[in-house]
Amino acid sequence: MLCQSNDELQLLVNQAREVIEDGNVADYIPALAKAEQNKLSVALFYPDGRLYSAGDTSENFTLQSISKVLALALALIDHGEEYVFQRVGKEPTGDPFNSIAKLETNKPSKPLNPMINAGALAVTHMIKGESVGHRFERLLEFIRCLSSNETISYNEEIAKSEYDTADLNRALAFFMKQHDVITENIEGLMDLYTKQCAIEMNCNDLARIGCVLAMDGRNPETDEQIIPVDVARICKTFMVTCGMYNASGEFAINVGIPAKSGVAGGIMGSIPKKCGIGIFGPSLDDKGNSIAGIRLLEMMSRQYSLSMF
Ligand SMILES: NC(=O)CC[C@H](N)C(=O)O
Repeated sequence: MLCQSNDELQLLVNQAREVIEDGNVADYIPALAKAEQNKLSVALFYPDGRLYSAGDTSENFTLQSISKVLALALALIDHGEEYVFQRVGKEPTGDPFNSIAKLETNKPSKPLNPMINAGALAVTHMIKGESVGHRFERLLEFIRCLSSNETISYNEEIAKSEYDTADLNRALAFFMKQHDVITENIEGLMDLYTKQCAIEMNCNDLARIGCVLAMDGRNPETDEQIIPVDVARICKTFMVTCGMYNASGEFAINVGIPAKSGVAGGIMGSIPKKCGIGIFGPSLDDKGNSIAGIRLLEMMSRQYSLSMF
């Protein structure tokens, strides 16, 4: 049986807190280094509208790489599968999320999947709109709709901090421009991408988005089909194969659910037909995943038999 109370989750949060000290907050984006390492929160949202949560649930955090799944959904809605996958691949890399190595060795040059930075930049490039500002507004509106929260916005300080320091991402983008994967002005793309990564919410909002994906793209409360079924399926499949960076295989064995993490410490889980999960814990392991968040999901997976495998 799935979790039925906040108290059950609180017990798991207390246990998972024990590993927080074994990780560190991300500091390659300077503004992320200010995060409080000890924070930990979890929320579960069911299609019938029940929400269970525990820990620091009102704490906001930036989506970072979790936004890659949502940008992919929008790009697929904008262009369809064929167009998108001519420009970005479908295979896991086994490399760190910001690696440049396979961009050069893969022929013809295209990023291996949309969950690594190179692939995410190529996907963000595909979001339609008349200007960078309009494209960002469209993405923000999409995410507000998915989370049923009109107040969702982005953290300007974190966006700027990443924009000012994102030279590795710039390098990936310029490499792809040389190979015609990206055709726009790179500074505009960096502006859009860093704002996308800085979209901010709490674990309750994230659990709601996870639930929409779990329900094949349908908002269970309004019955609105926000994401086409096939697009939701593609997103969840990437979450399984590439969602936890180069720890995705281990995570599939130990937890066994579609999930996507970000370096601010968020993890979005999506248990097909059952519920969405939102987690925030900024202390990260050496692969860039929330260390206590992963521990929490391992415990939840055992206790509630969540693995789909
Ligand atoms: N792994 C992540 O969350 C990376 C996202 C971050 N904004 C970056 O591009 O480096």
